[in-house]
Amino acid sequence: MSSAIINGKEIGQEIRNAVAERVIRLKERGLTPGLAVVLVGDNQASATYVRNKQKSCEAIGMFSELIKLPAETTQEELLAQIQLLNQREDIHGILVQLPLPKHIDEDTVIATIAVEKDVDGFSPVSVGKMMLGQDTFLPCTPFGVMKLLEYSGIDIAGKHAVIVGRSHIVGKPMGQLLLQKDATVTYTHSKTPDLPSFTKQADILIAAVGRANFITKEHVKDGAVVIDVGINRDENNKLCGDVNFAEVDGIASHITPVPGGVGPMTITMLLFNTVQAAENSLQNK
Ligand SMILES: Nc1nc(=O)c2c([nH]1)NC[C@@H]1CN(c3ccc(C(=O)N[C@@H](CCC(=O)O)C(=O)O)cc3)C=[N+]21
Repeated sequence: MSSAIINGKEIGQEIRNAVAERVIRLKERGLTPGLAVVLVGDNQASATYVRNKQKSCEAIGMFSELIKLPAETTQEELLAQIQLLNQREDIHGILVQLPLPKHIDEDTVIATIAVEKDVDGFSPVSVGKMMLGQDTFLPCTPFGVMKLLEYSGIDIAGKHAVIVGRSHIVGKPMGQLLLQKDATVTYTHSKTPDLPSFTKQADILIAAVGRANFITKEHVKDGAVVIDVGINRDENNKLCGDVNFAEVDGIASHITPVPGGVGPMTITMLLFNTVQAAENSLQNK
């Protein structure tokens, strides 16, 4: 029997509809939620993502502004730009598209974003609050995965979640959010010996390694829920995940496709965080 497909496009659309309702209510009160996306340089993939983010904002009635800066922009110029956005009343969320050119220090840039506008949830204060279980913006990709599990009716408490990958923006926060829902969490990574011996124990397997088709049938236990966070290109330049879908299909109870799984949820949760930031700005007045 084939695995149940967790449809991120569909679940994402349901959440976007609810966000669109909140946008309408804010507009009735004279406030249009605004997202600023800062793009430095001309990375092709980044340009595509940024276009998708802008289209998604417009589709639900939010304002979005693209701040496109040349690759030679200095760190000081970028920081000055962010400080301007921190001040602006029409901008409620700020996203600085990563990666940044090599001569710019990402940590410094992210730490400059006002925490109340940090809709990516990447700043040290946001990360610290998340670790402490305090109210804050959650990073969009792991937040989106939590919504996929919730909408698919998958219980987390008591389950063994195994994370493959320990990046600051996916692996690490993913484990933390699952832990908060009472999963037993194991982190694995490139230095883990005998990876399948760990992943085979997973009730919930999160693949966030960034290597095309890396997770094969020997990594997956019968009936596991498999979440594929990867977005890669295979040898034919076709979009594919970290999971070899054809092999794992039928072993997993549930699986996310690529495209159409986690990717659309990342943008959905960005919209969700931005409307929340706009609502918060009214509270704080
Ligand atoms: N500060 C920052 N925040 C980010 O959230 C951020 C970033 N930088 N840099 C780049 C990555 C990548 N990312 C994606 C979001 C949606 C899809 C997405 O919607 N993917 C579609 C397919 C898109 C296609 O066809 O190419 C899918 O999986 O179905 C993909 C990738 C956000 N990122």
